[in-house]
Amino acid sequence: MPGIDRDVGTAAALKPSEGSVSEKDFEELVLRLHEIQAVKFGSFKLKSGLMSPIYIDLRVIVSYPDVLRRVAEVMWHQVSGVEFELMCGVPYTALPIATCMSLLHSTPMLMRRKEVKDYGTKKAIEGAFQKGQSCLIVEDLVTSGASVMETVEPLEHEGLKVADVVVLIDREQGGAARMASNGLRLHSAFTLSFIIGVLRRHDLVSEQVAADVKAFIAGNQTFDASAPKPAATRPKRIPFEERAQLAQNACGKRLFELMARKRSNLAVAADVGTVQEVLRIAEAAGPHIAVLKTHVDIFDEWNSGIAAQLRKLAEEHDFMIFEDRKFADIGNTVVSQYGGGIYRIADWSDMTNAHLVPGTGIIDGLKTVGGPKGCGLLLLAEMSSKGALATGAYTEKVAEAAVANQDFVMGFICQTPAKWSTQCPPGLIHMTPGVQLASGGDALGQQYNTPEHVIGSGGSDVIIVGRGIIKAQDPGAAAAEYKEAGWAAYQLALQS
Ligand SMILES: O=c1ccn([C@@H]2O[C@H](COP(=O)(O)O)[C@@H](O)[C@H]2O)c(=O)[nH]1
Repeated sequence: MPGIDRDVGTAAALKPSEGSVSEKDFEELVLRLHEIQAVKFGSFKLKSGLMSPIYIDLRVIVSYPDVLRRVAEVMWHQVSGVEFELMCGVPYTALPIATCMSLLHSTPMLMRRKEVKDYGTKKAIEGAFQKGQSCLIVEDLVTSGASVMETVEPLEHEGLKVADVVVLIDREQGGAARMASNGLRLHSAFTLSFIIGVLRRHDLVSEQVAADVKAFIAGNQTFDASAPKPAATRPKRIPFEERAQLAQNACGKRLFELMARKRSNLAVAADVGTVQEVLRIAEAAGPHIAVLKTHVDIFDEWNSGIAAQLRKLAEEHDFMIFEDRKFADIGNTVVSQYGGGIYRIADWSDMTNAHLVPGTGIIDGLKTVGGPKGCGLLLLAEMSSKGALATGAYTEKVAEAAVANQDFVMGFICQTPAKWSTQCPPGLIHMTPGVQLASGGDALGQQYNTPEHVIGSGGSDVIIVGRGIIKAQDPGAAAAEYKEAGWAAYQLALQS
């Protein structure tokens, strides 16, 4: 972007210094905003329930092209020294402003969807972009900064870099401080104080109203800089080697050791129809994975000879086998389902998983079979599919059950353990399905997050990838790519 390096922020917003926009233009725009009733005085109930002596409604500017254009120009002026490649407006009021800036200055724009579609591409961010590109956030009005953060998150989730936010009006109620605490610079064209100052000078507000607005700003701050940031309370991530020492379940310990040794936190979901295919996937992905996950009941045949072939590949390539059986019955029944039948799951898999819907008897039942064989159990704490019911209090109960049964429970199948598992012992492992290199979903409710998101802010340890690998032209190469992405995300999480 052209321009000079400016000292930006709310204070700088009062004194536009150079370029095609003058101080007079700023003042005139304030008067025009007042004229079209985008800025009103009285007694107004805000969304928060608070009564405010000032009301700002910038939605009206779409009806005044001269105002929209001037708004776009003063906001562009505020970021004249900032480097960015793309812009994204916060829905909805800022979208026409961002569009206008984009057109006036030939800068590409992105759009964030407020509601992600259930069909088609299911993208949260629309437009053409590449990971690593820098994106400026465009917003009309900042109070607490919460709406801005809702737009920053999906952009960062897509691998875009966000460092700057431009806003027409900063209400001076803590938005700038909140942005700063999230590493964002806020560039505002106007502060409320500036607007009040201009309107006072032109005798468009009384001294009393000006004083009321000032008192309102001072008394309604949304950001407490002294409050600890949630991230600061999050325990530091512990390396897999150390967690192996803390694991109380032998299988969990082996998996931590394997991941550290192989530098892989990737599990492949070998959801293929034939035994030949599963062996082919195990052979191709084997060098890159920590775990091969199966659904044995979707293979076209099964016997102990096939199980032995799979075990041989597991030894050769140093991976473990996870049968994703999702047991969900009473203790007595799961004993037979796990140890017997045609699949004899406990004979060849290192780990399996279960829902906690029937209560903890399911853990006791499975333990009688898997415990003596050195197997581990993963409890389903959350699911990746849309509308999944395993949330909130249920997830908390699953965490409690895992903590109480660490001799057999090695960890969880989950989505965002950062939200509920930070107090769980570090010897428990978190494995997350619903992972692809780009976020999205399928037609039947599956939802995908990226390895960076799952391991980074999600707080998980292992990515489970199915179609991203098995449907690739070269599953071996795809597994190598996911291995790199998963491990890089883990390394980054250790440093943060
Ligand atoms: O919440 C869950 C639990 C398990 N899965 C299983 O993971 C894989 C995902 O496959 P993709 O092809 O990567 O979608 C599959 O075996 C599921 O049964 C899950 O997706 N979500």
